[in-house]
Amino acid sequence: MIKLHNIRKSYRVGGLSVEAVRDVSLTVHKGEIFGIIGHSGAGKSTLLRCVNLLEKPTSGTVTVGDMELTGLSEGQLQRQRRRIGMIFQHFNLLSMSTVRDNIAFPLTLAKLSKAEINKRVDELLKLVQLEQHADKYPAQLSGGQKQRVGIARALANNPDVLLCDEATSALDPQTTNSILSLLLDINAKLGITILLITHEMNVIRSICDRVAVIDKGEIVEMGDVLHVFLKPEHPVTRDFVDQVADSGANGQLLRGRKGRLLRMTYIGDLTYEPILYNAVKPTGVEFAILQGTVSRMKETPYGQLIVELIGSDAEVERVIGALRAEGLEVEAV
Ligand SMILES: Nc1ncnc2c1ncn2[C@@H]1O[C@H](COP(=O)(O)OP(=O)(O)OP(=O)(O)O)[C@@H](O)[C@H]1O
Repeated sequence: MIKLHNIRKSYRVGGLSVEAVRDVSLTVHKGEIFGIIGHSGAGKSTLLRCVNLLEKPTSGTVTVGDMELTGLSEGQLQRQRRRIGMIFQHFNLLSMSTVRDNIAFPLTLAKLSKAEINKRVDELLKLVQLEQHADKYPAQLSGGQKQRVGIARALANNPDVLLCDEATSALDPQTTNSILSLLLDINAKLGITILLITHEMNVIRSICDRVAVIDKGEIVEMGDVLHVFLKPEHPVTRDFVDQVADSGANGQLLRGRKGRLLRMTYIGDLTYEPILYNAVKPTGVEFAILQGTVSRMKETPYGQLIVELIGSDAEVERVIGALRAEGLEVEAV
């Protein structure tokens, strides 16, 4: 649905060239929720804005659906942009217009009749659960409600793609979760492809299917969310994993332990089974859990524990064999 090929974007600042995006290629499949995560200044916004050509790439091509946007005239591009909705961190609503009029705005631009506009706006208000707030002005809404207006407006023209620019960064954790649920719901109901940028691992973990990690304008790691975050390779990816894995004290904690240190990874329903207990029970091995996460990535439960096994080599090997036989990944730390 979205294909970025060798995208570069540089800016000239005071006679110097700043390379915000360096040779990025990626493909987002139809119906997928794809996240791009990176620290501040990594080039996320610039890359996202290249997708609908709010920023013109210095070189490279952007294709959405079967249309290469980088090859279009300004008039053709205007029409194609209707297939791409966008939401923003600070909502970008028209402060002097009501919720209804904000949502109607892109429909008015598309020159729909008044009756068509009213019907569509009613549908959208229902979709984002703002029927009770249609006649309010943005200043009378909470942050979460403002973002719901942003989402309804972005979906007004039935786009194929929704671009989300740090859509939850200005919201508290509870409101963030309600907006993420709404995005999941929209993705499931409408089959819309979602490309989002964020600096929050929680956003990626909650709703994305695949993720790309961006650092200094380059993609440094990309793949299924489960795979990338359970086996992070790049230091920046590890930083983001640590945001939710609480492994800050890791190094200190693991130093000087006498037993064998192992990282065990569970994926799927195994996560909730007493596998570790069953594996050690027939042996004399004792264990201590030194660090652990048990959570979900989108719909999939997973767990990753660092454990110390204390016992004879033969018994410890027997436990490791039993864990692997149950389908766990076990590796030395
Ligand atoms: N219009 C511009 N003119 C000059 N430099 C820019 C412009 N926009 C972005 N940059 C530079 O490009 C780099 C990437 O910026 P960008 O805003 O894309 O990063 P980001 O990952 O979205 O960061 P943040 O999360 O802080 O918004 C930065 O070094 C930034 O200073």
